[in-house]
Order: sequence, then C-alpha cells, then structure tokens
Amino acid sequence: MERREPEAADTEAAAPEILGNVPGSFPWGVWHDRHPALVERLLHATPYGPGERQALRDLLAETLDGVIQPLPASARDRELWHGDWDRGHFGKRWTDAPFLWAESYFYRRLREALGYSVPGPWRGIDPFAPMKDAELAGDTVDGELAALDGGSGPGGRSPDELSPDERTDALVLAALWGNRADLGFRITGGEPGAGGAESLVADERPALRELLRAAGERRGRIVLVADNAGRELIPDLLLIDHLLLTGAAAEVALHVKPHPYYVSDATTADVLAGLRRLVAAPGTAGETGRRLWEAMSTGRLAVRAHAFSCAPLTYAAMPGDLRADFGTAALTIFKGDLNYRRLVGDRDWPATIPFAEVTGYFPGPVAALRTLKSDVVTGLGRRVLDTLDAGGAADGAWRTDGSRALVQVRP
Ligand SMILES: O=P(O)(O)OC[C@@]1(O)O[C@H](CO)[C@@H](O)[C@@H]1O
Repeated sequence: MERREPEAADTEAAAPEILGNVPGSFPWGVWHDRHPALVERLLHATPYGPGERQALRDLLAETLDGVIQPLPASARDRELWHGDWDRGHFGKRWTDAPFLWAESYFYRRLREALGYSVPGPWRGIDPFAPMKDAELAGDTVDGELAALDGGSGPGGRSPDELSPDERTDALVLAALWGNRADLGFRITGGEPGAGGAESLVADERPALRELLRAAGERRGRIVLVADNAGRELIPDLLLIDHLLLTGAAAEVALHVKPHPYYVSDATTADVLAGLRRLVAAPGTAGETGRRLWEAMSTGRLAVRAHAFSCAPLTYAAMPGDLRADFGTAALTIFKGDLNYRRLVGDRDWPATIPFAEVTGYFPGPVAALRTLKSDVVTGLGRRVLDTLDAGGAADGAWRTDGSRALVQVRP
C-alpha cells in the first residue's frame, strides 16, 4: 500500500501549503482574532506573574508584527525545532510561514512564555487546565454519561438494545461529533453540539466497519490518535472500550500529546482525568471506566505520548519508530481537525482529490473522524462539493464552521 511520495516541488505547485497571510482567510482570523482572545482568556484564568504575562503579550505582538524568533539555547527540545523540524521559517513573518508550522510553533512558544517548559514554579502547569477542568466537570458531561443508561441511541433506544453494528455506529458518531467540543474553536464563536448523519460530507462508515471486522479477525491492535480532552475524549474512551469489549481490537494504543497544545488537546493527565470522571460515575459509565482502568493496568490499553505528536509537520515526515507503530496496527484512527491537517497535508488540495491518494504514504490502514474546522478537505464527491458550494455557503464557511464532519477510510 506504500507508494513513493511525489516530488515536493510537484505537490507544491499542484496544491500549495496554506499560509496565514491572506486577509479575511481562516488562518488570518486565527492569528488576528483567535489568538488575541486566547491570550486574554489565559491571563484571566490563571494569576501568572508579571514576567509570564509580559512574555505572553510579547509573543502575541511578535506573531502580529514581528518575525519568528528562535527557541532559547537552553530549551530542551531546541535540537528538534532547530534540527529535524526546522523548515527554514525562522526569521520570516509569522503569517508568511505555512500555517501548520507557524501555529504549532506558536503553541510551543506559548508554553515557554508561561513557564511550562522552563525551570521554575510554573513548570508543568497546564495553561489550558482551567478550561479543560471546567468542561469535564460540567453538567453536559453528566448528561452525556447518564444517557448511556437509556434512550440515547438511534430511535431513542438504549445502547443495550442496539445491535453490535448499530452500537459501533453510534459510538463512532459520538466520537466524531465530540470533536466539535474543541475549546480553541469555541474561543471565537464555534458552537459545540452533535450533528446528524446528514451533516457528513463524506460517510465511509461501512468501510470503517469492514476494517474493524478485519481487525477483530486477526486479533489486531488499533491505534487511536486522540485530539481533544474532556467532552471529546470521553466518547473516544467509550469507543475504545467498545473495541476491546467486542474483540474488534485485542489491544488499543491511545496517542496523546506530550504537552498542552492547541488549547484542549489531550495529554496523559487529561486521559487520567477523563478516566476518573468515568469511574466516579454511576451505571454504565462507571462500569466502562473500571474496565478501561483495568485495560490500562494490564497493557491492553496503552497510552503513548510521542514527541512527534506535537511536531509542526505532517505525518509524511514521521520518524521510524512511529511509522513502525502505525505500520503494525490493524487500523489507525485519526481524530480531529489538526490531526487531519497533519495526515493529508495542510494544503490547498482540490477537495475532490481522493483521500486514498493523499494518505498513500501512510504505512497501514487509516481512518479519519473529523469535524471540519479549517480550510483543508479531500475526498469529497463532486456532487457533494457542488451542493455545498451552491447551498448559500459559497464563501466556503462549511469548511471551517464546524457544522460538517467526515468519516474517511483508506484500507
Ligand atoms: O484539532 P481540533 O481540535 O479538531 O481543531 C483545532 C482547531 O480548532 O485549531 C486549528 C486552528 O486554530 C484548526 O485546525 C482547528 O480549527
């Protein structure tokens, strides 16, 4: 299934990388609206000292009016950023660098500014924890967990009354729409909530079920590359439990971020918080939590926090150990928008380019569950695309407003 990567220059000509320097574009709004709002939110949420506050404001000003500065010589990951991950963008204006690279570096520098990654009192303090914690503790999660004990499935049936396939479908959709509950997205107006199957611009659930069946037959390992903590991670955990319980997966590896990232991205600490939330809940949620706890303890569910999970690059540039991990899995499921950008390449692809073509480099069967929250999209049918572009959304808002989602698979 592996194929030779096209020459970089060919790809660049056919589908240039998305930059942040077009006024009015989605990335422009991230730099000019989302990040200023995020900075204020962070400084309001935690009583950082004057040094951290100033450093964060200086970073924001640098992104708007300055050029990309290097990491300090003492940074532990300097070798990565100024080595393998360096693509020649230091010294450029932030918006002139590829959006993916620059946005990822912004979150690296944000951790630096707030002392997360430097010796001192703020080391290891997740700047996004107040928002993540509030979401996880909220009533909405209580409601979602209680729904597991009745009336939430198709036709109002309780999950217990569903056939295994219907249950898989319901859990896949819950994990998919959980991706809308993304705190970074909500900072400038995105609305959380579940959409229906009619909001799917690509729906390859039958092929996904086939892959899950095949994985079960070979008692395979499934990798789930997580996106957000809290309201997204809870349905991800429920899906993982279902995969283990039904035998679709003999083992699951859950890839999370080694550091706080893109506001609500899940770290190991967030997995534990989600798991504790489940374990403490009554009924089915509590039972699920206890099964997952046991699965983690015995290694059937393994959490992995690879440095590359926070790299500013696409998965085409993944290191050998990660390639081996994905290459030996029966299936890898990528959750969310950022992971999608990194899987297919953050490029101005024609929306109809086949998903199988842009993921041809990936070393094993792969699926994407993503709500659309940035410009890039691939694998759409011509008719679907025409309808979306004609349906009063010719400005392309459907690509970024979180109202649409996709399930795509490459066996
Ligand atoms: O990966 P996620 O959580 O689904 O979304 C991340 C996100 O909110 O941040 C980026 C823009 O800042 C986009 O990739 C997307 O809109």
